[in-house]
Amino acid sequence: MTADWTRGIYAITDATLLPDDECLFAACERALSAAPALLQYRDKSADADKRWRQAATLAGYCHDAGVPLIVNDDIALAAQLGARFGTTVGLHLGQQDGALDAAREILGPAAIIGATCHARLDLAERAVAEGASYLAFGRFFASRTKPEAPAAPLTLLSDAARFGLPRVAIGGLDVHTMRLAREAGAELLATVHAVFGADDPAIAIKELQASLVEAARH
Ligand SMILES: Cc1ncc(COP(=O)(O)OP(=O)(O)O)c(N)n1
Ligand SMILES: Cc1nc(C(=O)O)sc1CCOP(=O)(O)O
Ligand SMILES: [Mg+2]
Repeated sequence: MTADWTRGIYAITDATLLPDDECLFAACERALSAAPALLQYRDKSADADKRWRQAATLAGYCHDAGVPLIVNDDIALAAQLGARFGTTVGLHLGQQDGALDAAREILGPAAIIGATCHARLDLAERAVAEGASYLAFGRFFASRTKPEAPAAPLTLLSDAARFGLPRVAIGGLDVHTMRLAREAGAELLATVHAVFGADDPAIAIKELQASLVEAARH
């Protein structure tokens, strides 16, 4: 496992940007070489075979790289992979994706389980009570990946400090906006397009990491 998964770049895959195994695996190998804090496998398709094959391969890569792999939406897939890869594999749940406390029961106390809280502190409070490991807020900026996600103000991030869990900012983060989200309090900066829309995800992550170092200087 990575030295500290609770701060840094949180890279999220996208099946449109990475449409087949070859693209997905090559892009994730590059991304992992730049040591993101977390990698999320996000595939909204109903193709269970594909999802298993791709997520299992990425879990192997993540295990070797010491970076947790977070499975989006799918408790059963996370549980199957967790049986093989242990705490390398975690889960991200949105508000429509099943009960967080049930997922915690299934995956155990050491698993990383994240929760989407949109712009709502009440959802964050409930996620904490149900055993979340991190709280995700957003969308903070215009997103190419999910333009319809509800908007959130950056001031929410300082309000969410009270929960004492890592705060994830998501939605339209790039080398410029990420810095603003970091300065507003987010420990984890989640992005699809700024990493997997780039020619080289490793270079993109290094540039994003440099912008966070720059933010820390101010
Ligand atoms: C880190 C992170 N934050 C938020 C989301 C969004 O989750 P959700 O609202 O369930 O939407 P989908 O991603 O499932 O479309 C996320 N995946 N990751
Ligand atoms: C998957 C997702 N969830 C969001 C939320 O606000 O909950 S925004 C988003 C997409 C993030 O992609 P990009 O970095 O390309 O904007
Ligand atoms: Mg979801």
